[in-house]
Amino acid sequence: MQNGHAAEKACVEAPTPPTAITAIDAVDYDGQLDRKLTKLKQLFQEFETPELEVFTSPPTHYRMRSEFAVEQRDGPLHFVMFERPPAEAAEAAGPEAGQEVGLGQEAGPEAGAALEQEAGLEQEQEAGEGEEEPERVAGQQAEAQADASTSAAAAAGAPAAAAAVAAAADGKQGKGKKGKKGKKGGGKPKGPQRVRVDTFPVATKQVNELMAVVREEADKTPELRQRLFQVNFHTTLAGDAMVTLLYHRKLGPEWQEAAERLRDALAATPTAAAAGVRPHVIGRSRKQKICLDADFVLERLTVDGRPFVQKQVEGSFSQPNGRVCQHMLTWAQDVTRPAAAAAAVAEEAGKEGAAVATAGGPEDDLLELYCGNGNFTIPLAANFRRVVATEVSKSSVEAARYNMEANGVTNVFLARMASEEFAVTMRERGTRRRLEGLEGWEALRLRTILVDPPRAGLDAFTVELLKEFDRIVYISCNPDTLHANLKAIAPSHRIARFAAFDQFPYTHHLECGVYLVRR
Ligand SMILES: C[S@@+](CC[C@H](N)C(=O)[O-])C[C@H]1O[C@@H](n2cnc3c(N)ncnc32)[C@H](O)[C@@H]1O
Repeated sequence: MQNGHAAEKACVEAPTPPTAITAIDAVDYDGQLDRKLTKLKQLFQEFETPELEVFTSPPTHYRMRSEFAVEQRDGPLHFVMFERPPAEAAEAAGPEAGQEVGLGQEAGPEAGAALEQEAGLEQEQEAGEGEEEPERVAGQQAEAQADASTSAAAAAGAPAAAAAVAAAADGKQGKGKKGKKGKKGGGKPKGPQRVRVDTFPVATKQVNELMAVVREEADKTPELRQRLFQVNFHTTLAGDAMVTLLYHRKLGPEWQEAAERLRDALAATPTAAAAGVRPHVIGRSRKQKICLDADFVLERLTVDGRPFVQKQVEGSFSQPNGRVCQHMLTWAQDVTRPAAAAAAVAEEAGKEGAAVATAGGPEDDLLELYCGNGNFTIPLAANFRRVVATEVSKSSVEAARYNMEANGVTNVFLARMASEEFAVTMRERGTRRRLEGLEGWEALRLRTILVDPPRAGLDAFTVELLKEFDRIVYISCNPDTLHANLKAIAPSHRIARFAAFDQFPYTHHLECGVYLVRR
């Protein structure tokens, strides 16, 4: 199933020695994926796994969103990224990583979130934040953390912020300053290097079109350029796009006028013009956010031939590789399809001593934890009688509600709740204010669970909850934490389907999907 297109030539002028971004032109897509798959199979060899299903990415222009620091001295403005020197990237990524290309700053599943965290500035309070129930303990902490990492409110930050993303790509909560400390220590890693990026083959063609216009317009418009330190681009397969400009100064009406003119120029770029959209422009500085019209884009995803609309909010989580995301959704929809569930159950029943999973299809309710903007919830809802979905980030929950309505999905109960809290409540068959309106536990037929946690994987409460389900769909962007969680689940459940989705080509990251049924 792997495709092997030659990677397109990157046009990157790097003031530093060749780094990961330039290496993409030499890289062989199939080779990098094969190495990751080999590692994955080795890691999971202790489990009895079926044949791995592999879903490839386009070899270039696959990433829907990208963030760049801005370098401006006396001459023209440039976009820059911060990259680990190849040797450091290799060290951080493990023994075989020298063969991998470490597109550190764009790579990690939560790269954008890490960048915002690293910005380390005050988070704007989301409205309604004070209405917490007193009994929420573990949940509250997780909720605060998730909002901190996904809220676009962490606007103003140090230009070194992007350095943290390289660390995040290696699964570390790195801070830019640590790199400096390392330098002083002598013999320690130099830390990420600054690389000028004029075009970025990792990002969509539309991001590249928008980058050129932002640079050109900012160069000739002091109002746009003054103290601009970062630009974030968010595009969609549908052609809708959003550009966020981050400043170290207060923004006023003059900025707004200049930004409107920038919008006109962005609307004239080929992809936006073909789609008939006027990209959204957002200006941010400390405690300030100016939206010219909206702070979201509307994506259109096709899942098993069916189109879905998806609101993706600035700064909130959305899957970075739109085409691979469509594969993930189609796969998840397939494994939870009533017939597929029934087949897996029947196969299991043929095994001596195996318990039969009893339900499926319209008799089955789905519990989904970490539902984000409803990415999986909406296409999967048709496979179930009812879906109970939870997510901790307020902006994602709001987007999920919008997405349910926009797609005519009416069988989902959605609660803003941390998974830890939901796990404890469900195991106790307890109640919470945020679960008001949910039919009683005894009326629900929750036999299938889908989880898509952040890189850290599942907490102990949630792992215990998973074991109560006949069928488990585990989507993971971190094979290591997936592996650790599966060790606890494998005694009671076997892996019926196993998939790898190459969301993050040329990095050591790999998205996985595992479908388990009770033994
Ligand atoms: C990898 S994303 C997946 C989101 C969604 N399933 C999708 O496909 O877009 C993980 C999600 O978990 C949420 N999250 C993080 N920690 C959480 C927690 N403790 N409880 C519930 N949700 C959490 C994040 O806000 C984020 O939306």
